[in-house]
Amino acid sequence: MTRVPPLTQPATGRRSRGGTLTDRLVDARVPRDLHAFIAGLPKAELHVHHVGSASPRIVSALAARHPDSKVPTDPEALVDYFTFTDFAHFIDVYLSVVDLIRTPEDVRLLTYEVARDLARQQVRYAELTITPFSSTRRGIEAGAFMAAIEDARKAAEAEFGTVLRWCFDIPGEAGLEAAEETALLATDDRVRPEGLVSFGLGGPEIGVPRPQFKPYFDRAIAAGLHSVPHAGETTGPETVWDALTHLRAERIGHGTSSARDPKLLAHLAEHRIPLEVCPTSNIATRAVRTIDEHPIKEFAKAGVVVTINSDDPPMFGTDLNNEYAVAARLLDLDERGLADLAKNAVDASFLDEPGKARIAAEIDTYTADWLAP
Ligand SMILES: Nc1ncnc2c1ncn2[C@@H]1O[C@H](CCC(=O)c2cccc(C(=O)O)c2)[C@@H](O)[C@H]1O
Ligand SMILES: [Zn+2]
Repeated sequence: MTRVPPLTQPATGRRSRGGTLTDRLVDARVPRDLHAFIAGLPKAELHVHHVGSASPRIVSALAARHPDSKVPTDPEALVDYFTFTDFAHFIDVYLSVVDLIRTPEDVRLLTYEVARDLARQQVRYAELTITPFSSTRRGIEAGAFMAAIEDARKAAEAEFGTVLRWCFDIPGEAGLEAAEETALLATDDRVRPEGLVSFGLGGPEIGVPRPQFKPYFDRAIAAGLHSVPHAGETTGPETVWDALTHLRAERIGHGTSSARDPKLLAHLAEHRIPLEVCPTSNIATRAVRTIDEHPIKEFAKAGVVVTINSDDPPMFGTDLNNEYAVAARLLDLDERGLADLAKNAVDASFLDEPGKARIAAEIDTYTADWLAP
């Protein structure tokens, strides 16, 4: 088994041309003590991609295993490699990292190491979005794939105390063949993994209408899975409406363009449909021009339930803690406001009620201790 050394540097602040990647994405005008509060705050992460969570040390380990890949092995070179001109470029680079995952052992290593990185940030619970189609079409046998993620999930919970659950997503651009395969893997009792809780849809939205995926979401929902498609990340609010109407979305991945439709905001608020907001991702993929123009404030003002997430953290030079710091600045939050934001994610998660209550109580105790004179 390839060993991956424990992380010695934070995921942020790596040097590149024109400053660090983080400098370019986020101006960190958040007081140090708030950063320290966030670092220790127990959290839930609801929108983070499996392959997109591969840190430079994990990518380097995988690239060293597969030297024919075009992905750089040097973590420094990865900073430039992970600088995107637009969403299509991001997906190209993303798929080159997908190409590094070739064996069940690669899958296990990635999953286990991602859990280690989450635990380091005091993430108690994470729903990891996995695209099984990308692995099965590259020749990994479905049963071996499921065994690898489940083995890593159990080891991570035992060793790091972080509970993992899965969201299987359709890579929409790969078409209905991908939808069929993903629905099958998510609903067939012979392969469906124990940790699976939800069904999603990712990839580019332009030219990939949501309604065509309705039959696959219907099957997944009938099998007891929750519906959590990406929508309104790279297209307008009509895609969010489509996700609500046709895919019966219970949460929306990103939903960034919802801010352009007051009726949609009112609907999301009234029905308490949370948005999985990933601020730095939206800048890195150029869905939003600058962090100060991010619509998170409009969401909060309209009463929409907002959760904070990291999407593909190393690819965007961020991590969940940094996303909370960005949110603190954009929403002008203090410790209590940040604790409420963390509790939004716990509430909006698909964890069972006792599990939710446990993390919420931990957040309250941590916050009370921090603020005690
Ligand atoms: N911000 C994001 N917004 C949306 N999605 C995101 C984001 N971040 C990561 N993803 C992931 O990208 C995948 C895309 C994979 C894809 O398009 C594709 C197309 C054709 C063939 C294949 C293949 O594997 O052969 C794959 C999605 O399924 C999703 O899990
Ligand atoms: Zn995403």
